[in-house]
Amino acid sequence: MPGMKVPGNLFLVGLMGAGKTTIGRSLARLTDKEFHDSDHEIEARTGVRVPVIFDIEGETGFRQRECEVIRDLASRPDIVLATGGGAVLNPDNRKVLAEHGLVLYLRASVDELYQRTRQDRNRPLLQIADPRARLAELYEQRDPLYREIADLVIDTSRQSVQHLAQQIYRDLIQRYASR
Ligand SMILES: Nc1ncnc2c1ncn2[C@@H]1O[C@H](COP(=O)(O)OP(=O)(O)O)[C@@H](O)[C@H]1O
Ligand SMILES: O=C(O)C1=C[C@@H](OP(=O)(O)O)[C@@H](O)[C@H](O)C1
Ligand SMILES: [Mg+2]
Repeated sequence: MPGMKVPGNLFLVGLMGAGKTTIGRSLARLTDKEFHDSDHEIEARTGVRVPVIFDIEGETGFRQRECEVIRDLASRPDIVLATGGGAVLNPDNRKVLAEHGLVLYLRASVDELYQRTRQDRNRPLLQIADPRARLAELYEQRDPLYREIADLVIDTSRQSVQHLAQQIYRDLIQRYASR
């Protein structure tokens, strides 16, 4: 459908390793929207990486910064926002996201999330003896919260980032073309 534009904001939620950051960037290109990532914005504002914030201010300090950043970014008109996996823990964040755009939940199995995050040292919550068990706990706790605000649930299992971004783009175009 040439000339079609997906209106409004697209918010990506899901666990660490779901693909929010990478798929978000591709989706922004496809939809011709500005891309933002709440973790990148927190890093830009503080001048340090996420693990340093966890070290100095704890998870509580990080969550406060995350809440401010999400409120600021979600109020923009035409963006793709990749949120951090824990953003949905805060009810205010859930409300802001649900009210200011279309929420896409990228879902994957605990095993896939583990495989996709195991080499990365930038996720402080997984720098522990048994990250897979932690991911399983977080899945139990958060899957209902992602679903609570999701307009679309996208299964990312066994599909490439490029394929997923294009599939989501086509679904969104369909969704708006048929209204
Ligand atoms: N569908 C996928 N298939 C294979 N690898 C993926 C997929 N989605 C993401 N990845 C990889 O997993 C890692 C984590 O992705 P990322 O976008 O940072 O996730 P998130 O922002 O949700 O934590 C990256 O190396 C990314 O390339
Ligand atoms: O799930 C979480 O609580 C977190 C997810 C991370 O983002 P990604 O989901 O992009 O990895 C980052 O915000 C921080 O390490 C905490
Ligand atoms: Mg990310």
